[in-house]
Amino acid sequence: MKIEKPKVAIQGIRASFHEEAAIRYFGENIETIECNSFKQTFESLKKREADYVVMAIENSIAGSILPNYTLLLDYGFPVVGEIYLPIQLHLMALPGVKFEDIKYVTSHPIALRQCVDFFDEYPHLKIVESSDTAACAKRIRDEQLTDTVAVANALAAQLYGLDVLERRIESNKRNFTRFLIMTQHDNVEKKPANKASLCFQVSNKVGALAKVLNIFAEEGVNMSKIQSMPILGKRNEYNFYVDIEWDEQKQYDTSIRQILKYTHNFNILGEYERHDDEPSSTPKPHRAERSIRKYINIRRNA
Ligand SMILES: O=C(O)C(=O)Cc1ccccc1
Repeated sequence: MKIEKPKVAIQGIRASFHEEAAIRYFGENIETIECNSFKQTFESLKKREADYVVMAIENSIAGSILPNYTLLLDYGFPVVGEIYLPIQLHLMALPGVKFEDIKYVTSHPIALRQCVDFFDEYPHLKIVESSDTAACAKRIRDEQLTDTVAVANALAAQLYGLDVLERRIESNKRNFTRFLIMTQHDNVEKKPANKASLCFQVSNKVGALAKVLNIFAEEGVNMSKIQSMPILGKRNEYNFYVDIEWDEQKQYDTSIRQILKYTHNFNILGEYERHDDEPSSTPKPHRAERSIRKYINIRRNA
């Protein structure tokens, strides 16, 4: 079932990186449902207020966002897609504010961590962490703060009417965040998949995990990620979250049949098409970029 204008739940507000990811995945014709927490995004999917959830799962600097793995397992909504977003960060302030006027820098902790080299040069600036980059930009606009800058994306500067004082202040120009897209079971479109996210346990015995990984290797299935999470209250027991990719469906089917024999609590969190775009730091005059601009205009005029 193709939804004309999907309702997409994100943690954070419009123009956050989560919304940027949603626009890049779905295009500009979406309705964003702003939520205060990742759990709330899943709740909104459960209540069918949202058609999809877009949720960050890992970041090239901060690593895996572990609590989000637990949400995937607890709610059991299928992962139907992924998107890698290059995180390009700008320093923004109210129009007229000069760099010399600034005392405070506000942003999401991940965004701030990505700009350490820039801020090392200005030790007098006080760093204030917040729940989302766009909310920082909005607060500067709403409260007319003249001593504060936000670190956020170009979308936030445009939507909240801030001027960019310094572009691309991220330390690593090739940093990216990977987002997953979840939906309700009955919304799943049957598209050919070449990637899957799995979760399973193995017994605490010599070679138990190696056996599973060897099956993937023997079938020519590539493991692109492995993450372990302790199981609450059970010493030395872990859930393994594994992402795998394949060329031929048969390779996947055979390896799943095999590994079922060597795992327990086996779950397929989702089967989907892998996002192949090389995460690039060079801003191309990109179709998504144009759609973001168009989208801002639509929203402003709405
Ligand atoms: O704060 C935001 O805009 C978010 O969506 C969270 C986030 C922050 C930095 C990198 C990726 C996601």
